[in-house]
Amino acid sequence: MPKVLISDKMDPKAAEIFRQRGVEVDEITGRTPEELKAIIGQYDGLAIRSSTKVTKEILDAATNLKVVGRAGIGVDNVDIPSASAKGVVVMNTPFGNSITTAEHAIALMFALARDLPEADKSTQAGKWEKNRFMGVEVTGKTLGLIGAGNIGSIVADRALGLKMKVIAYDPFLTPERALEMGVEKMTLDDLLLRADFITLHTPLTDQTRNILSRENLAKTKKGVRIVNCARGGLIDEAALKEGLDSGHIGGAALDVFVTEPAKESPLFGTPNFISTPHLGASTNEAQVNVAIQVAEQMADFLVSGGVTNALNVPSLSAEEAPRLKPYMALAEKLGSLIGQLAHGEIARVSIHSEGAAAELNQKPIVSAVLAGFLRVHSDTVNMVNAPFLAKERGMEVREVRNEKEGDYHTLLRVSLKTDAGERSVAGTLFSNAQPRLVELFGIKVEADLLGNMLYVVNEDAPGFIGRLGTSLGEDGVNIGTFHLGRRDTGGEAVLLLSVDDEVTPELVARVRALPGVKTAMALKF
Ligand SMILES: NC(=O)c1ccc[n+]([C@@H]2O[C@H](COP(=O)([O-])OP(=O)(O)OC[C@H]3O[C@@H](n4cnc5c(N)ncnc54)[C@H](O)[C@@H]3O)[C@@H](O)[C@H]2O)c1
Ligand SMILES: O=C(O)[C@H](O)COP(=O)(O)O
Repeated sequence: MPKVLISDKMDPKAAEIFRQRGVEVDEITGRTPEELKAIIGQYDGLAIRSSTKVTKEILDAATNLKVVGRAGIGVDNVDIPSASAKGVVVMNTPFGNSITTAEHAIALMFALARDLPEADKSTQAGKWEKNRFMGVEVTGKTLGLIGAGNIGSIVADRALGLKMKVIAYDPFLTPERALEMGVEKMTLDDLLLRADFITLHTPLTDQTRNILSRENLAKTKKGVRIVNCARGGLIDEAALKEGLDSGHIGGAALDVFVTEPAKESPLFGTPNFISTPHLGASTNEAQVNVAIQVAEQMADFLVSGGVTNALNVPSLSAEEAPRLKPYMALAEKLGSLIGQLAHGEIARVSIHSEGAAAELNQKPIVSAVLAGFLRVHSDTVNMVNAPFLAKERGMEVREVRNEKEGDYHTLLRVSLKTDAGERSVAGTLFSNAQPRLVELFGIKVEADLLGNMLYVVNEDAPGFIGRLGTSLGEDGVNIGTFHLGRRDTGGEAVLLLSVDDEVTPELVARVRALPGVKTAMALKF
């Protein structure tokens, strides 16, 4: 039974779903990295929010870990490259808390417009300072969105309902989408110049870090009010403080900070500054949504291999998984076969799908070919890290589909281009389930790629098979299956034998020494 650790506070629905789906679950929150390192080795899955930092050290200690599930959106607390390198799937729940976070941004915008926290403090202190608090209307004002994805677009929708004008800076926002959203797309400089309110809704990346830098803050309209419910690090906090002190910035509301938990900050106590402790996603509704979603996704993956909302591996629905499974097995075997037989500098791997195979989601098939191919040289390769490793090694990966059936109703062909030329192997599924090799380097040969095998290329001549059989018999080798193919009469022939025990280098050397043998190799599947 797979075992999952929930290491951050999560709605009880998550644990309930894991148990219903046959996944054992422990909830151990608030642990130090050292404490987490000590226990993580027992778990197949780790369910987190933003508090647990999934670092390389944690991943190194997580010897059984297969999946990290983030109940929420931001995954900047997960070292995704290290997870990918270790073959751990990282998934999030991209929509469950979007409305809630957008509402928090709007709430903070209103809080800034009417100085609500100060007015509340003053009133509860018995001061009744009616003349001190003079706010601004949002109606007719310009809201500048930096980032117009899920949350940004919900904020835009709500702001338009409040009769604001919405302008947006997002390099990935198409003009059609901007039109559909009812926002005006523009450059960052133009947005800074025009916005009365600015709200940030981008992830923290190398491009967005300090997007509101000292220089950019200086370009804003005097009196601008700024909201950040996205990620700390998008705003230069020291420059923001100076802008608030000088009065150039009319107000700022931060839900997120460069360092969290933000127990102290030069911004605390600054007039017109409001803060909340990373509460963007904290509503009952959002927490139930993300807890259910993360548990369903992780259980799907651990129980049936379905992949949803993964950031480092192609998606594969729980319904698709059973149909794709035999193809992935075939793809892995073909990748492994060509990998074991390869020699020379590898330039390109091509994966051709024909007939029924071409109608399927190709990404998992490609990943399986690469995993089979690269596993020849490393035990730690799997479907998750194989595409990254292939890229790292400068391998070109090509994907070709042809929905027309050829000799077989479904076929996968894997071709490998090296400095020695290009060669391919092809396979099909018998009864839509059993992987079978049908072609090896242009020679038709039908074989089950299973266990220990011996590959022999020889001159097609009478008596050879008998000689080989006798020699193997003398060595005490028991043949399981025997598959034969030849290019043309009297030309090159190929033999693939499955044998009961491991094919030793000594045995390979003895086979190579037989008259007529051009090459012999041990293969393993
Ligand atoms: N405060 C919270 O509790 C809370 C809750 C949920 C999400 N978040 C954070 O909010 C952010 C946005 O979430 P989302 O779901 O809308 O993400 P999203 O991926 O749907 O949208 C992000 C948008 O940012 C845009 N973008 C990327 N680089 C950009 C750049 N250099 N300049 C301008 N735009 C850029 C993208 O094109 C995309 O449209 C994330 O960082 C997420 O972690 C915070
Ligand atoms: O990215 C997110 O989903 C938010 O930052 C929410 O974080 P939390 O789950 O820690 O509240």
